[in-house]
Amino acid sequence: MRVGLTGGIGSGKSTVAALLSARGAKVIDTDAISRALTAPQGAALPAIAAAFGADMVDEHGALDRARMRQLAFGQAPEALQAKQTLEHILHPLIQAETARQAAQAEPGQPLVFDVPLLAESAHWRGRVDKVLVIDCSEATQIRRVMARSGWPAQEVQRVIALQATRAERRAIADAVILNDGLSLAQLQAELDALWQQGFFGPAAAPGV
Ligand SMILES: CC(C)(COP(=O)(O)OP(=O)(O)OC[C@H]1O[C@@H](n2cnc3c(N)ncnc32)[C@H](O)[C@@H]1O)[C@@H](O)C(=O)NCCC(=O)NCCS
Ligand SMILES: Nc1ncnc2c1ncn2[C@@H]1O[C@H](COP(=O)(O)OP(=O)(O)OP(=O)(O)O)[C@@H](O)[C@H]1O
Repeated sequence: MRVGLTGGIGSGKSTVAALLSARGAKVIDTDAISRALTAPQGAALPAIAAAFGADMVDEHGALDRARMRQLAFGQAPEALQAKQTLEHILHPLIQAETARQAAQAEPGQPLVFDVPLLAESAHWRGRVDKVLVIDCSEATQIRRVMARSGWPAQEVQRVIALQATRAERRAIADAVILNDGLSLAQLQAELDALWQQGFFGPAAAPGV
């Protein structure tokens, strides 16, 4: 079973992914792959330097993420073009590495693809059997990302505006978890229920 896990920025996808990994799923994290591709000497760096200039590469040979965020998620007229250029470089590389990691799953192991832009991408929707959406209010998204990453509220709001809407995500969902005001134990309980229903594949035998 191939499950796509998605949600807006700060919705709690990575938190859910970690709980599913602990449960035994093979989780493939496209944000982590993207970060590896843009880490020092990452495979995407030559194309990024060619497209955006050497200034976009920091002194360690990695993508200058804060600078790229200001450009691609910013308000300048060239922002949309920059975001598209970056995506055209990264998305094929992310897709190839995702396929490589998926091939390493154990037979019968539930596969979970953590993809922030699943609702935006026909490519990804065509590669999963089911979609689990992690949903929460925009106020919660903003509060979480400010606390986790130290971004100003306006930056989080701009990313939210660039992403699919909550309604668009819910429209492609086979299951939705409303991760608003849930304790981690309650979130875990919601996932346990889905797991037992066989959402991620045949449910575990009793007692396992
Ligand atoms: C712009 C970049 C450098 C900013 O890096 P930074 O470390 O500050 O943020 P991070 O990568 O942790 O992203 C934070 C969140 O932003 C959102 N986000 C990332 N990329 C995009 C995008 N292309 N469109 C809309 N939202 C995005 C996601 O919710 C993500 O979880 C980085 O996000 C990036 O390289 N994005 C392009 C790659 C991409 O599309 N990744 C999505 C996974 S398929
Ligand atoms: N139910 C919850 N209770 C408490 N904290 C939570 C809960 N869900 C998520 N968080 C916290 O909110 C922050 C955002 O969650 P997480 O990183 O999982 O979101 P994400 O959807 O992966 O975000 P992004 O798209 O930015 O990568 C994290 O600091 C996480 O610990």
